[in-house]
Order: sequence, then C-alpha cells, then structure tokens
Amino acid sequence: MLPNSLGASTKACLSGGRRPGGLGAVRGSRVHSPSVTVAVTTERLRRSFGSVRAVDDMTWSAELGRVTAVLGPNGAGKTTTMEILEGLQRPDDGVARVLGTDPWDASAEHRARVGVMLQDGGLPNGARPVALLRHLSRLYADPAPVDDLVSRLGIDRFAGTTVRRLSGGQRQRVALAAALVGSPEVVFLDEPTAGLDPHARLDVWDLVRETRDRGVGVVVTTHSFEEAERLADHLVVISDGHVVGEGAPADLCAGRSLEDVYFELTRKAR
Ligand SMILES: Nc1ncnc2c1ncn2[C@@H]1O[C@H](COP(=O)(O)OP(=O)(O)OP(=O)(O)O)[C@@H](O)[C@H]1O
Repeated sequence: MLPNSLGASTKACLSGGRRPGGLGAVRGSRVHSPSVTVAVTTERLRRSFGSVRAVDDMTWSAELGRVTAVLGPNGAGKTTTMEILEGLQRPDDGVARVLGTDPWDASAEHRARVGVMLQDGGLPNGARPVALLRHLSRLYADPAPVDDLVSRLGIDRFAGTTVRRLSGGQRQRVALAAALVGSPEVVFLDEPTAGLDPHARLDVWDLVRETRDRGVGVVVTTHSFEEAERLADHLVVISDGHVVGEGAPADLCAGRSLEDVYFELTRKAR
C-alpha cells in the first residue's frame, strides 16, 4: 500500500523500528550522548482561550533518542501544546520542561538546542532556500552540513526559487531542513509530511529516523496513522486537551491496529 495520509491501516501497530545508523546519515552532524534521557515533560499543563480549554490537565513525556508521535483530532490541543513547549505561548498553569528548562523563560542558548518546524513554515518569502539555510547555519555553533540536508531533501532541485514561489511540499522540505540545521538536541515537527508526495515522505521518514538515531528527541504531531506506525517509539494520543492514551506502540495497541485504538480512545473521550 502506498503511503496515504489517514491511510486505513489494519495491521497491528509496531514500534517505529529503531535502526542503527540509518541510510546515508547527514555527515558531520553532532552525535548527542546525553546524561539525561528526558527531552520533554508536561505536567498538569493548562491553557485556555476564553471558555475554550485548549490544553486541560495535560501530562506526558518524551525521551531523547526516541520519536514521540502526538496524535489527536482537530482542535485537540496539539499545536497549543507544541507552542508552549517551543516557548511561543505561556501556560496558565502546570509545568512544561524541554531539556529541563522552562521554555517560556529560556535563554538564547537553550533555544539553539531546540529545533522547530512550524505548520506554516514561518519562512521569509523573499529568501532562496539554500541561501536561507546557509544563513541559518551560521547562527549555530555546531550546524549540520547544509549541502547534505539540501541533497537529502531534494532542495537542490529548487535552490534558485524564492520561498514565495515554492509549492507547499517544497516549503515543507525547507522548513524541515531549517529545523534540523542547528543540530538540535530536541526537535518539534508539526505534521512534517503533510502535503508531501510519497517519495518525499520516505525521504523525510529516513531523515527523522537518522536524527533520532543520533540521540535527538523528536516530537512529531501527525494525523497519519501510517506515519505514527512507521516512525514512533512512543505514542501520545490527546483529545479535548488531555492525554487519553500514552505508551510504546506495542503496549498501547496490544496487537490491534493503531487506527482502531485511536478511534476507541478518542471516541470515549467525546
Ligand atoms: N489563539 C487562540 N484563540 C482562541 N482559541 C484558540 C487559539 N488557539 C487555539 N485555540 C482553540 O484551542 C483549541 C485547540 O487548538 P489547537 O490548534 O491546539 O488544536 P490542534 O490539536 O492543533 O488542532 P489541528 O489538528 O486542527 O491542528 C481549539 O478549539 C482552537 O480553536
């Protein structure tokens, strides 16, 4: 079956399949050997907008060297949670920590250790992709090699086109490269393969696995069961602002498909 967003997977959900080394690793990127294993924690996190409780008593965690996939229906609170963890929003209550630091009060040094890929890309419209990535790489002490990221994600094929003229999928690739160019220790990827063609999705999944295998904590939000099944070492299912299921894929699914488990968990919560 070809990759397919919200693909109807009927097989039992399996671990994201950690593979030593991976294919064609991005050369020269830092290999992290952390003394702590916790990348992200949220504890009783809350954030409301008027009467809407976007994040309502949310507790979960993600480890370094693991891909954590966060799934949930539209409006479940995924983006709000990610933005709190990225230091873009302040929670009303509870605790958020990234690499042990409160992201709201974080220093520039902390922010350099965290990579962020936003859903809308957040890229400057007039920039050309490769020049932009080279510029960003100079802001970091230990950047990933730009040429490798560019060729791995096929960005060289549209290197001369300004961001405003790029297709949605091309922008996604540049946004992913921008999130990884600083060799982050934790990276947040908001629906990284939404809108990508099947080849590009495979390339992105390989790159995410390699990033994980270098010890980086990767947190991915997704609506794709296939993506979660292929990538995740740890699953967090949220609904109505709180966690309705969390664990290793094999434990959470217990021999059933992720799709079945997801619908059961999120239906119960409604
Ligand atoms: N700035 C805001 N002002 C008012 N309401 C907001 C704001 N941001 C988010 N919300 C509301 O908070 C809830 C959670 O939104 P959020 O974007 O976190 O969901 P999501 O899980 O990321 O959804 P999707 O899968 O559609 O991206 C929604 O009801 C949304 O309308």
